[in-house]
Amino acid sequence: MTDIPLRILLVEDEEDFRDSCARWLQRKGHIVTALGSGAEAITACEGLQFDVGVFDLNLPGMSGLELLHRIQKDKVDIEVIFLTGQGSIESAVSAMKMGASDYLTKPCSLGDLEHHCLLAHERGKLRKENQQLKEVISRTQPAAQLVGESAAMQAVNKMVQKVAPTDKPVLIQGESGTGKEVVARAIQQSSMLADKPFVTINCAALPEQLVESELFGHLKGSFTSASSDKPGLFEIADGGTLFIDEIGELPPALQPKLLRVLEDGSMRRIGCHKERHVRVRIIAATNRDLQKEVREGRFREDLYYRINVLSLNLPPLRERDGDAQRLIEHFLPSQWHLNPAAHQALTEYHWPGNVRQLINVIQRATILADAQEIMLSDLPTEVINRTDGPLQSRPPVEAVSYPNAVSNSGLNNSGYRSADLPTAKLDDIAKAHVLEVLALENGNKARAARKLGIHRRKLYRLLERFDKDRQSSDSTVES
Ligand SMILES: Nc1ncnc2c1ncn2[C@@H]1O[C@H](COP(=O)(O)OP(=O)(O)OP(=O)(O)O)[C@@H](O)[C@H]1O
Repeated sequence: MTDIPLRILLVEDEEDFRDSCARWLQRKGHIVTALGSGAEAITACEGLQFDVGVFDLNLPGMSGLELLHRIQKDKVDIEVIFLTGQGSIESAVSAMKMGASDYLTKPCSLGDLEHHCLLAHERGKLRKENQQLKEVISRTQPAAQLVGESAAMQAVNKMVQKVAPTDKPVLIQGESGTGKEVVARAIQQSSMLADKPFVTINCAALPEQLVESELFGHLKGSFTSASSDKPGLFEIADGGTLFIDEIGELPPALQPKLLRVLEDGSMRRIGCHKERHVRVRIIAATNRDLQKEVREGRFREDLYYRINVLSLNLPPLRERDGDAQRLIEHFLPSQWHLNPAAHQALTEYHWPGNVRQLINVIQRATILADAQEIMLSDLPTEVINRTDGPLQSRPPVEAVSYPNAVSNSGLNNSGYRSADLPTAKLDDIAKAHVLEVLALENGNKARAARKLGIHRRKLYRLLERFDKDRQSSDSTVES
């Protein structure tokens, strides 16, 4: 007796064979509906649910293939096995191409028949799990929505549509926070690989020694902490797209390895001699001047030409006429208002940290503001100062202190009202400080990290976390 009783639909016009198959499968514990024609099978599928269908290929009237076609059209969820005579292997192969799970040549042993039913059921379960996982992944990966209708963004959108259909590498260049990852997702979502994996790695956010193992994987024991075999992101992205963020930070020792994958798809896991082959579309991004990196010997010239087959320059937000306004409308929660002075400050500001900074300024303001109305005083000092006078008059970053430095305006140097401090979470204050320093350094992460007294990689990780927190809070609000 089987532990897993299957619901089997057996369609066979040879009565003796049908009866002996049905009796055998029932004796094995399965629930069998045995019928003699396709028409009866279609009626049965309307009222009952089956796990596996066993169809004779040569049924009178409606053939087995026609039956498969009908149930596929009616979206019946069933795994189908065909029974075929010796001479009709070709039809069985066409049935497999149409989506049948398996075929058996008659005469077959009854043991084989049950074994194939169980296998088909397992395959069906895996297929469903695969579909569910894809669904989960596509729901957790935000759809790439590029807000902005400026001429600059229209040109970017046009370029996205042009480069998307090819399988060539794309290099996206632009300042930090301009939306390079969103553009990479937009390219992938408009490409033929839209339903294939989209895997990302930020070379700057990982310690150097980890970048290699993340990208190429490793074998157990190949270094101290390699406690098990691990596939790299190239293998995980196989058949899909790999987005390599901050490619300018790729350690020199890894650059030839990336070049090899780009040239012929070959790679090796750390500690493994076996060569593997992958087919992955690369989209890379950088906020560095890669040509300068090449000139100064930090980035291989041959790799630069390989990844720069198609390139796309993302303009800074200050060069996108009217987009700051659109982004503010997009990211300001519904029911919230901006008072005119705050609105003016936000639309006049030059956004050195680009869209990321704009989003964070709005988020920070909604934490600080009362009654769903953002006032000028809810904005960071640099945004306020932009409306008052030259940027150079902003206070030096070192003057930012927490928690009680209160100025005449009732704001401390960080722009928080002292009365708000008990309600502002420590994380939010830290986030506001990090973003403020980054903005004051015009988005230059190396300088901002130095000012903050943290390693540059730590800053990258913090910025990624801020983005993730925001995306998860956005999806919570939407759901
Ligand atoms: N045009 C846009 N429309 C909507 N959201 C955007 C747009 N551009 C950027 N964003 C959002 O701004 C944030 C920063 O974008 P993203 O991470 O793509 O920038 P980046 O250029 O890759 O930054 P970095 O160089 O620091 O990695 C993300 O939360 C992203 O969703």
